[in-house]
Amino acid sequence: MKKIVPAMASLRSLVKLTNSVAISTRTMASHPLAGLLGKLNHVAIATPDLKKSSDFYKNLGAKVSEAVPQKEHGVYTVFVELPNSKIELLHPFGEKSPIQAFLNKNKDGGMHHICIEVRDINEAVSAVKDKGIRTLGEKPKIGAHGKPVMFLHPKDCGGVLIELEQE
Ligand SMILES: C[C@@H](C(=O)O)C(=O)SCCNC(=O)CCNC(=O)[C@H](O)C(C)(C)COP(=O)(O)OP(=O)(O)OC[C@H]1O[C@@H](n2cnc3c(N)ncnc32)[C@H](O)[C@@H]1OP(=O)(O)O
Repeated sequence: MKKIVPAMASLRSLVKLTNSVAISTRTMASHPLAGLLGKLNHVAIATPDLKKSSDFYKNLGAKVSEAVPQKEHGVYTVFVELPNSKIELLHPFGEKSPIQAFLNKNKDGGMHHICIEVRDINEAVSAVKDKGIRTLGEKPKIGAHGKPVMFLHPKDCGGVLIELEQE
């Protein structure tokens, strides 16, 4: 009898664990964007001083790229490499940069967008549109990594500007 009681207790724990795994699997599978979103490619930070921000990460020992003008996007980009992802530093390029209004509101800069990989940009764009999420622009552009990208309106994404990038 002494041996049966702990065995029943662990059986009950196993049943609870199995049920909770089943519930979380069900929740994920029924999520509207399940299967669409891949890895986090980068987190982008807008900065009023690209050199100061680059030096900040260099000083912490990170590998930091040179600044590259992205004329199509109206920004300079610098990539900071992390073991599992990247930080993209953004600074306005040209008169009509899409990040200028953001920097006017956030004088010290701040987190601007997150970039998530998708298998196929056109399929992803049509899937998000079907869910009523507005895209910023009609067609994907070529992004900082030479791959097609599309931005999604922050007002439809819980207040976060999301960039989708094809893997
Ligand atoms: C090189 C490439 C790459 O990585 O491959 C890039 O990164 S290019 C990175 C730069 N390119 C982009 O960001 C392209 C997509 N962005 C855009 O089209 C624009 O920046 C918008 C996101 C539509 C914002 O446009 P704009 O600044 O003219 O409008 P706005 O100031 O009136 O903003 C409208 C509302 O959105 C909010 N809002 C603006 N920017 C936001 C952001 N980054 N995150 C969250 N919310 C944001 C504002 O606070 C405002 O809310 P309230 O009305 O409540 O105040």
